[in-house]
Amino acid sequence: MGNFPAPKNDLILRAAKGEKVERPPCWIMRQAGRYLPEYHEVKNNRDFFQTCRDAEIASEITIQPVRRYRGLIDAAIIFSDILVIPQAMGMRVEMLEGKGPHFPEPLRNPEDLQTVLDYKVDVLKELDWAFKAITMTRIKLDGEVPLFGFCGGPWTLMVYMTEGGGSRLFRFAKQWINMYPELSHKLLQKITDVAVEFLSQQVVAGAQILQVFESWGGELSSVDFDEFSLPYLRQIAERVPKRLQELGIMEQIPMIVFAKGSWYALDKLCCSGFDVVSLDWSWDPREAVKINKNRVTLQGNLDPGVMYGSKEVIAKKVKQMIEAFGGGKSRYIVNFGHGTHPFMDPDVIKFFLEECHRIGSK
Ligand SMILES: Cc1c2[nH]c(c1CCC(=O)O)Cc1[nH]c(c(CCC(=O)O)c1C)Cc1[nH]c(c(CCC(=O)O)c1C)Cc1[nH]c(c(CCC(=O)O)c1C)C2
Repeated sequence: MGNFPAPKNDLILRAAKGEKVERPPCWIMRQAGRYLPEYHEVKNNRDFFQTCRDAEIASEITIQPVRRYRGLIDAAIIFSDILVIPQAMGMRVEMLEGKGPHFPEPLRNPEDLQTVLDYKVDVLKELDWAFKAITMTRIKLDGEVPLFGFCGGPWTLMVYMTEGGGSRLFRFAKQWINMYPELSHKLLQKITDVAVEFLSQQVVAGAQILQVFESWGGELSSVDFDEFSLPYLRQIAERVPKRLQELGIMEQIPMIVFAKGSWYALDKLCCSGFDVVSLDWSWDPREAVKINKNRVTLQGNLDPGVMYGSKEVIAKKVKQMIEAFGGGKSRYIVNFGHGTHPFMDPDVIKFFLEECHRIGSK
């Protein structure tokens, strides 16, 4: 890792490693983006992926929430998307305004898949813009808060690559794992190999903590999660630290896994090699704490929809959440159970963060 400014706030790194902290660190999934007026101003009708690929703009958007919520937010997450891995694997991905991601040529049969399997991925070259954006952001942050790198979970990326976009029925992804399980494993393995290299190189570029978003985990049955998601998540947790050592990085980089909806897998995720397990809002934190048995740090899990409520209700639910996670001084990171919505009021989010600080510091 280059010569970056010394960290002024390492709360989240300490909490992720299981150290006792003064108060729980706070950040929010999708904290940069569409609910912020300053995001729209900077993005200004530019194509989404063009925005990600411009280091100057991506770093500006990454820092926007840190600036707006100065002293209230304890991490930045690089402005990018999970779908940059399929792009690096040679697939075309567009972001349709107001609609979301679209793959003009999704993987629908074994011949389509073979093209992707045969494609030689040069992570450093294909994602060179992402590393530049991370380095620039890390310098601009000047040590104020740690910077997250991230990627999508292999199963979640396979869903987008086979469905061609967001989905409700997951018809094609389910067809792949049930009609061609062996070929599905080949694809998942290839995605995993790219993900390991991508995450490791993000750390070389300046990322200080990593999160893997297995956002469609809950679409799999428990049996299929064990076969098509968990082994690849485990590989990522196991292989990234080894790859980092090869790359000359000896310090421990905390890793978080967020498998949305995969409630049945919590016990297994707590011993999958990740330092932190992020919970969606369906969890009663007390149950999760019991299952965890202090093996990992837990992150989460307020229903983002609470942001549409009154201040009284938000304050009450923040208090309930932090108490249920054991008070927040150990093995806990505040977050939502999923990302912000474009309709949210930034001032209400500020109030949420202030309450987290007030209750968490007690
Ligand atoms: C971590 C991250 C993501 N996207 C973005 C970020 C960086 C910004 C941040 O978190 O602050 C920006 C990010 N990515 C996108 C946007 C909106 C773009 C715009 O219209 O301006 C932003 C700000 C576009 C996008 N990208 C994606 C969607 C979802 C579509 C669907 O439901 O299938 C959408 C709408 C895929 C995606 N992308 C991501 C996930 C995992 C997290 C989650 O479950 O929400 C997923 C599933 C991850």
